[in-house]
Amino acid sequence: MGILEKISEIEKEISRTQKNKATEYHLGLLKAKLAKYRSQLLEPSKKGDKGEGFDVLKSGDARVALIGFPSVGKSTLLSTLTKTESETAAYEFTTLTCIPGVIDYNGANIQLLDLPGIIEGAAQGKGRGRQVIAVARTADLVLMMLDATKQDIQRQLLEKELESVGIRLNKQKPNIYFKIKKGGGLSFNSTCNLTRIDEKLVQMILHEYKIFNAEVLFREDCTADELIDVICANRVYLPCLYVYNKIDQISIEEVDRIARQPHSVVVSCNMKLNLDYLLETLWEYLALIRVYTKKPGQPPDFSDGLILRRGASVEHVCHVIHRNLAEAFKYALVWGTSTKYSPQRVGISHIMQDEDVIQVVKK
Ligand SMILES: Nc1nc2c(ncn2[C@@H]2O[C@H](COP(=O)(O)OP(=O)(O)OP(=O)(O)O)[C@@H](O)[C@H]2O)c(=O)[nH]1
Ligand SMILES: [K+]
Ligand SMILES: [Mg+2]
Repeated sequence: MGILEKISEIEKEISRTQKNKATEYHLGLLKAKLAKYRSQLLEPSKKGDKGEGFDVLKSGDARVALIGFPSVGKSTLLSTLTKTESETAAYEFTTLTCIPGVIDYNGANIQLLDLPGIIEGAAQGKGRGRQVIAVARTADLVLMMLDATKQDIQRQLLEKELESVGIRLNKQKPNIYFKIKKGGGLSFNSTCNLTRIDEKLVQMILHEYKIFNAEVLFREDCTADELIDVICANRVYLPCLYVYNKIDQISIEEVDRIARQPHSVVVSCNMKLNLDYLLETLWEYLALIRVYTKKPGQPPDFSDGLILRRGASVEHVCHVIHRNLAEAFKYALVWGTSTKYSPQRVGISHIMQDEDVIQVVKK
């Protein structure tokens, strides 16, 4: 039996197994097996798998991948938001490679990648699915573009494809400490009440991966699936924005309903509707901030902000300004929302916020 057949056998068995206390261990094992075969499938095997036209260099402050079924309007969006033209047409699979464009927003260069449409079975190599998914894994954000005139099922299908290759959307990494040891058996602990897994199931799952010596510490009430994610270690956790395009074709009530869904933005690329809001939300989801620098006795330089990630400290700012600045750092003066007073004298670990102004004082 080939791997694909094994996977489909297990999927069938999982779907026909009732979920209850008695089948819990059996299901846990099946899921571990499934994850194992899927990762075998993903191993870079055959040559040419990477695919010509997909190895686009990462550039700019962040990378956004456009994922969606054929003809939902991905290329129309790229051509509208960036200076790059990507061919658009009414027929499916117009785009066959990865087309990069640059969105200039708040002084940041955001790399937007237009990609071929993906279809059900993409994860197993249908169409250019594998190459598209490989690019998605390298992104800071997935823009999942959907056709607002079509059913919700399209979104579930795409999510399933990404899920099956270890991409987790809008999810935090499970808070489980896991370390493989040379000996000593399994050391199992938890800092909270576990309602969805127990020591026996943890042990069974680990055995499936031929792991007999390990330290496992649950810091939250995780599921078997989440434990498997931690064991597999090749999962990527990405924010995802669902962009519903072609709202010019649906009723206002329907637009309203979709717009209220979590992580969703409604647009019309052809009619240029709501694209400003899309960019605002994109910025929010990328968690980028701007920090302006200021020299003593001079006004801040608002023309050229530094682009950083949310949570960046004064130390990060120093590294962006100059390679040796952190070493020479004495203190900094900061104006903005991150401080109580403006200016306020802060140390190197102070956390910056969007649109703060900073003046670094050297030793
Ligand atoms: N009604 C309507 N049609 C749109 C809108 N945006 C794009 N389209 C149309 O949708 C069709 C497909 O657009 P593309 O941009 O080529 O779609 P794609 O997702 O890049 O398609 P592939 O590259 O084939 O996967 C074209 O005929 C577009 O004119 C929109 O906002 N409203
Ligand atoms: K198309
Ligand atoms: Mg296209």
